[in-house]
Amino acid sequence: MNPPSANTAMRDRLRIAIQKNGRLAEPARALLGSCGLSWRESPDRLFCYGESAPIDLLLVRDDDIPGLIADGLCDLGVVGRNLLLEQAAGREADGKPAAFREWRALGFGACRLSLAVPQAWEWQGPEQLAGLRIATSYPAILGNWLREQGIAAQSVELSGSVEIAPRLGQADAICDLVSSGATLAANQLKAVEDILHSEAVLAGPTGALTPVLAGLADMLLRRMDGVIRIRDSKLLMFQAPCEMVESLIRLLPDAEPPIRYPLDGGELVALQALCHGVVSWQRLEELKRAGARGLMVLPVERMLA
Ligand SMILES: Nc1ncnc2c1ncn2[C@@H]1O[C@H](COP(=O)(O)OP(=O)(O)OP(=O)(O)O)[C@@H](O)[C@H]1O
Ligand SMILES: O=P(O)(O)OC[C@H]1O[C@H](OP(=O)(O)OP(=O)(O)O)[C@H](O)[C@@H]1O
Ligand SMILES: [Mg+2]
Repeated sequence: MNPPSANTAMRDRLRIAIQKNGRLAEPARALLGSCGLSWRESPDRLFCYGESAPIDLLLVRDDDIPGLIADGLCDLGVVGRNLLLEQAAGREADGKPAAFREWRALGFGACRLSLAVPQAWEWQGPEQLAGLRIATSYPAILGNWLREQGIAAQSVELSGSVEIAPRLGQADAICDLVSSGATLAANQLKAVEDILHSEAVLAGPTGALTPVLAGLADMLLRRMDGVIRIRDSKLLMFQAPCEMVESLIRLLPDAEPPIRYPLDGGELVALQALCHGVVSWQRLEELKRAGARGLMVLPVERMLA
């Protein structure tokens, strides 16, 4: 593993870069906040000083986050996988060494990087793109994909409003982020190939952090794993006659093995199960029909395995 960069080696406080504004700004802060971090800050500042732990925030444009990690000016960052892979592919094409990588998928900011063509086209496959112009903000990922498909097409790099390019006659097709599909539909385009499934990720260096920073990063990752693991989880508590317990547990395939407490001289059991799926009214009614009583669904705030 590469040694820590000179910039990193000078610091004893972990530094995390997140978007100042934009789609990932709020969820990134909320996630770090639920890991017990707090900062002395005002939302419009560029630097937030960690109060509850020596972990500071840099508030920046997302495009700058991978480079800040590469230069050791920050240690971790929250950024879309799309952007991280684009910049990694760009560095590779320029012959630069890999300097950052995905450390964790964070489960928000989901979108796809898709190839889209005018709705009127009859799509027959990627070979149809040969010799055409494709507008994109992701030229490196698109270039790699075209090479894999063995297709020679020209990419037209745009930094935004990519969907309008075919209407302007600037390109024949586009390669851009799609979530609901509303922007494509509004521009009479349709997605025909998904090149990448993206979500927000925690990015970090490919090389080592110093022992002090690595200790802080480990603590943060442990907490983050706990938060992510239980984000949609609920604690389900109920009672049941002993002979019905096994069939009830079969109705909870998304639950951790339940904790059981004997009640009433052993005829009844109290169960406590951490469910990772949605615990709907319908599921509760099904459990009740199968013999469960006193069903309770509780929120789970924290978990440390
Ligand atoms: N429509 C979408 N739905 C869900 N996630 C999206 C969507 N568009 C983008 N994203 C994700 O959110 C990330 C940030 O998007 P945003 O539009 O805030 O970026 P930006 O305009 O480049 O921001 P900045 O001002 O920081 O440069 C994208 O890189 C992508 O991972
Ligand atoms: O499928 P949809 O839900 O319509 O989302 C897709 C749009 O969202 C993003 O743009 P954004 O709204 O961030 O504007 P931008 O062009 O400034 O990036 C992306 O670049 C698409 O244009
Ligand atoms: Mg940006």
